[in-house]
Amino acid sequence: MASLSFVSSSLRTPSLTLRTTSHSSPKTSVSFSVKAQSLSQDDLKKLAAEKAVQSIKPGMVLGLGTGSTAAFAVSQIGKLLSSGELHDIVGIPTSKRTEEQARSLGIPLVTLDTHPRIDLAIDGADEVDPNLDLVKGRGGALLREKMVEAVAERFIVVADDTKLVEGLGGSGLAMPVEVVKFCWEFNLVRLRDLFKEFGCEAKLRVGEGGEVYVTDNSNFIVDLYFKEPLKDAVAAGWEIGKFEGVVEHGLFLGMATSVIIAGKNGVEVMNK
Ligand SMILES: O=C[C@H](O)[C@H](O)[C@H](O)COP(=O)(O)O
Repeated sequence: MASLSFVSSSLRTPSLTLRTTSHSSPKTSVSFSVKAQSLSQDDLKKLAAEKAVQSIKPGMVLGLGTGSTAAFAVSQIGKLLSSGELHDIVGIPTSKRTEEQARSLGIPLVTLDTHPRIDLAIDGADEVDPNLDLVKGRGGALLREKMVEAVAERFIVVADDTKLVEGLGGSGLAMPVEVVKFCWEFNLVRLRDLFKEFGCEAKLRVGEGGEVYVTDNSNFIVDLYFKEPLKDAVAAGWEIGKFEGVVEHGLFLGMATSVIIAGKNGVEVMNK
C-alpha cells in the first residue's frame, strides 16, 4: 500500500472562509430576518430546509436527501405541491425512508436511470467545514446520496449550526464507510490501520436493537472515529476508496454548491 501522509495541507485552495466575507467578492450572506434566539434545533433545521426549498422552480428534477433536516425539505415540497404553489417537479429519493415519505406526500418520483441529470439536490450533512466540504452518512444513506448529489447541477446543504467544524472528522462523531458484507472485518482492520497514527477507532455499525446495521444496498457500515480533524481529507478519501470491498465513504468533497446554516443569529447562506 502506498504510504500516506495526512499532514500535508489540502490539495485544493479554500475558496470560502466561513466567518469572513471577502471585500472583492462576498460569498456569504446572512439573513437576520428571523428571531431565531428561542428556536429549538428542529426549528433551525426546518428554517434551513424551507429556505432551500425556495430555490425550487417548476420543471425541475430534484434530488431528495435523507435525514431529519432533509425530511423538513421533503415535507415542504409536499405542502407546496398540494397547495398548487409548486408543480411539474419530479424527485429522486436518496433512501428507502425518503422514498416512503415522498410517496406519502404525493411527490412524483423518478430514477437516475431515466433522469441522469438533476437540477437541484437538497440534503443535510453531519459536518460542514469552511470549504463547504462535508461528512455525510450517519443516517446510513451515503451511497445513494453521493450518486444523486454527484450529478446535481446545484447541491444545497441544509443544517443547523451544530454541524459546523473547522476540519472534517473534527466533531469526534462517526465518519461512515460502507463496505460489502464479505470479510467486513478485514476491511475494518485495514481502515483502522490506515489512520492508526491519528488514534482512529473503527467500529461496525449496529442498530438500536443491537443488530448489525444493514444499508439500503444490503451492505455494512464501518464508522471511523478520529481524535483530531483530518489534515488532508482529499488524500484520506482517495486512500479509503482504494480498498477493494469499500463501496463508498462519507467524505463529500467539492460537491456542495451552497450551504444554508440556521443558528441562533439567523440563517446564513454560503455559496461556492
Ligand atoms: O445518511 C444520512 C445523511 O447523510 C444525512 O443527511 C446526515 O446524516 C444528516 O442528517 P440529519 O439532518 O438528521 O442530521
